[in-house]
Amino acid sequence: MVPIPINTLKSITDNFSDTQKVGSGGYGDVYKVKLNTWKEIAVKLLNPLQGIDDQQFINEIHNHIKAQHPNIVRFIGYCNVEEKEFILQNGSVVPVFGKHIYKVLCFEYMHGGSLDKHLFGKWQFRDSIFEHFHFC
Ligand SMILES: Nc1ncnc2c1ncn2[C@@H]1O[C@H](COP(=O)(O)OP(=O)(O)OP(=O)(O)O)[C@@H](O)[C@H]1O
Repeated sequence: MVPIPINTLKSITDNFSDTQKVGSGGYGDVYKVKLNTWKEIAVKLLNPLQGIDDQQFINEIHNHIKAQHPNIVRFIGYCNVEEKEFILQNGSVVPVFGKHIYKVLCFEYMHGGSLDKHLFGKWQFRDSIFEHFHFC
């Protein structure tokens, strides 16, 4: 599987803009993108503060590639790059200490919200039934 260039991902997410953000999980933020080839995709940018190393990221990619099934959200691609940061100083561009790590996973976009919201709704319904019986 060929990695997706970071410039492509920055361009389609408008530089990971908040206006395209549709959710946040334990490992990072998810952005919704409309494409020509795929109708819509979900771009998951992992938070570097989670400290996911390259080996863990590669394992995650392998697991997604292996888990191809009609009932599992389709994995489309990934990106794993480190970019040095630059600033403008006295008219010249100079590198600064530090780098930006982009670990990104792309999936087909699923409508209908997350499964846990559906399950949570059902559990609330079940609990309310138990409450009802308790008071009868
Ligand atoms: N493929 C997708 N299609 C549509 N929305 C998605 C998709 N993937 C994630 N999302 C949205 O982004 C939110 C965060 O997803 P994410 O996978 O990052 O976190 P999670 O489901 O809590 O799992 P974890 O934190 O373990 O990674 C989801 O609740 C959902 O609203």
